[in-house]
Amino acid sequence: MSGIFHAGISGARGRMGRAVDQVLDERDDVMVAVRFDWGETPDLSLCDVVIDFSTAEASMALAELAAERGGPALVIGSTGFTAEQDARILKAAEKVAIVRSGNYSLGVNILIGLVEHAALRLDARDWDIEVIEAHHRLKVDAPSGTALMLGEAAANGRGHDLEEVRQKPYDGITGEREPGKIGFASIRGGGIVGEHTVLFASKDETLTLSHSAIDRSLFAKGAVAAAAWVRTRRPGLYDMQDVLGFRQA
Ligand SMILES: NC(=O)C1=CN([C@@H]2O[C@H](COP(=O)(O)OP(=O)(O)OC[C@H]3O[C@@H](n4cnc5c(N)ncnc54)[C@H](OP(=O)(O)O)[C@@H]3O)[C@@H](O)[C@H]2O)C=CC1
Ligand SMILES: O=C(O)C1=N[C@H](C(=O)O)C[C@H](O)C1
Repeated sequence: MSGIFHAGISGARGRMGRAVDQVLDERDDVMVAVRFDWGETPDLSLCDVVIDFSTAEASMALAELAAERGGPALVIGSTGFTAEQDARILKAAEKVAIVRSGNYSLGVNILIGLVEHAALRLDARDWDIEVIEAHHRLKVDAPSGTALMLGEAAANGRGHDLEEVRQKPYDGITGEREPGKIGFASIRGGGIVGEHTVLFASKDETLTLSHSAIDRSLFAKGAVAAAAWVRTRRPGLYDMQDVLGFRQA
């Protein structure tokens, strides 16, 4: 396979689509073959890989279309998926290679490992876990995809799936906090690019692990690296831990 590849951009006119376009423009090993948004029908035969930051529903539809025609490979960055949409993407990945991550930054993908490690070490009977995230006022889903990945990492560290231990949002007369639950809090305002903190709190001390995104080109660079990686992979559902080589086969 030649070193040069052809990429499509889904959600091309959006904040992330434009950031991806700019990053691709700076590389000489990739050409943008198609750009598309809501209501447009792309010619996927022109692409080796499509980088998609759109909506959960659009990403799921794109994954099913790519699976039906046996390609192109996909890099999905959209967030806010339902459990049913998750399952349909997993099914599509039986036919096509897909990288999906709620966050394409290196820092967050390192943070995931740190959170899992801390959760494993800190006894759930003594240590409460809360995930706090802040984003710009235009974000439409909460908790963020990253917060959910961090919550999943914390749950995994304690030997659970997140859904077994996810705390319902606190509101009204909540009663005392239940040990072992993992809570989420979301803040929305102005132009905040993306802030994530995982708070471990015991009676005697707190431990906070945090990440701040300074510019969204960060996510675009990670997604383009994922595109270069996934275009030659077998069908399957991968994430940024695979792209970065953090998970051994
Ligand atoms: N994984 C990560 O690292 C990151 C993930 N994200 C996620 O990426 C997604 C997009 O974020 P952002 O760019 O800020 O959002 P924007 O709203 O700025 O952009 C979304 C774009 O998707 C387009 N779109 C909607 N439906 C379709 C469709 N069916 N096919 C193709 N395009 C479609 C919209 O077009 P139109 O305006 O015409 O409707 C719009 O151009 C969100 O889910 C966000 O949470 C964001 C940053 C980093
Ligand atoms: O919508 C955003 O902007 C972001 N979304 C992702 C998420 O939901 O975690 C990643 C990043 O924090 C920016």
